[in-house]
Amino acid sequence: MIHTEGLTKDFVVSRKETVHAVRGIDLDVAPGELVAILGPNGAGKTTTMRMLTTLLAPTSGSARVAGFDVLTQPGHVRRRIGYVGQGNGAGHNQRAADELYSQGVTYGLSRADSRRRAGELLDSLDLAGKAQRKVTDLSGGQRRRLDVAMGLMHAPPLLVLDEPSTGLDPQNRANLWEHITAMRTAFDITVLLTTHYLDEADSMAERVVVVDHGEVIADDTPDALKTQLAGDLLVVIADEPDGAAHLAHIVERWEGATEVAVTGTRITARIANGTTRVAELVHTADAAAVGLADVQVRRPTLDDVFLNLTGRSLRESGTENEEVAA
Ligand SMILES: Nc1ncnc2c1ncn2[C@@H]1O[C@H](COP(=O)(O)OP(=O)(O)OP(=O)(O)O)[C@@H](O)[C@H]1O
Repeated sequence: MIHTEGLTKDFVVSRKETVHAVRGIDLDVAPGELVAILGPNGAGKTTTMRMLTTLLAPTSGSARVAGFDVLTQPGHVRRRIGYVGQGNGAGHNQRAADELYSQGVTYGLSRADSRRRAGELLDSLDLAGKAQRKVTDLSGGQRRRLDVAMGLMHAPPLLVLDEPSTGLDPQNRANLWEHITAMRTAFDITVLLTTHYLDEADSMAERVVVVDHGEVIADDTPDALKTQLAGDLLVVIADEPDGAAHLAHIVERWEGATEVAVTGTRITARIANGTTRVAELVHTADAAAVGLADVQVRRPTLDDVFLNLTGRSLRESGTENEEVAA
């Protein structure tokens, strides 16, 4: 559905300044996939989306979307994508149903088809009761759902969402997600989205593409990323500090154990499949006569993955791409 090779975008800000927003992204998205692009502010997510949706011309590299080249066949690409950008796309004074209807007609649907499709989407997105409401009178969550409906009016095979849930409270975020996943099954669409919410990418996306400074730094399923790059976090509390130090020396020699650290009675270590090592740990402590107060295994988060890859936390990372002299 999406195939990019060396996709690059430079913004020439002035004669002395060029922002290298996207630096050679290779991305493949298969039909039916739900892929999340994750990255800190300024990582190049929106710029990538805008190139894929033909709103921005790449500086170099190529991108094919739904089988068409974004640069030489933009019309074909546009007919096959629904793009929901940041912020609300729907107009303000129109009624929700009219907004959808106009969108359908703009995309070349007959009046009857446009009306039928609008009704179908209002139903699927739980907006049927709001069809005659003005867009300004809808809640934030309802407006976001209407934006998604707008993107789907012309029945595109690919839905591109730029931070669809930003600004929504947790309940509305969960609700939007429910609808996006339901839409995906009902209309058999591929979904590419960006998000700042790590938990969202983790639980909803089948694949996560982590972007930093305009480059893809990881691309896999959330589980695979966590297993390969971070491992589980093992946290052990011994009864006393000497015991903790002794146990830490043993754990350090375990195959695959990394980042072993001791603070007082607390030992932490990073290890793949940590839950399978708990019995071994208890046995080892027992044999070494080290008393244990607590043992926990915490599954890594996508933030651990990002930290592991970049040395900084995605949550705190607000780094913009450096502006580099041309
Ligand atoms: N029109 C533009 N002119 C100059 N620089 C730009 C332009 N658009 C984006 N940039 C810069 O390109 C870089 C990537 O921006 P982009 O909006 O793609 O990041 P992002 O990952 O989507 O960030 P956010 O999560 O904050 O939306 C940033 O440094 C941004 O300041």
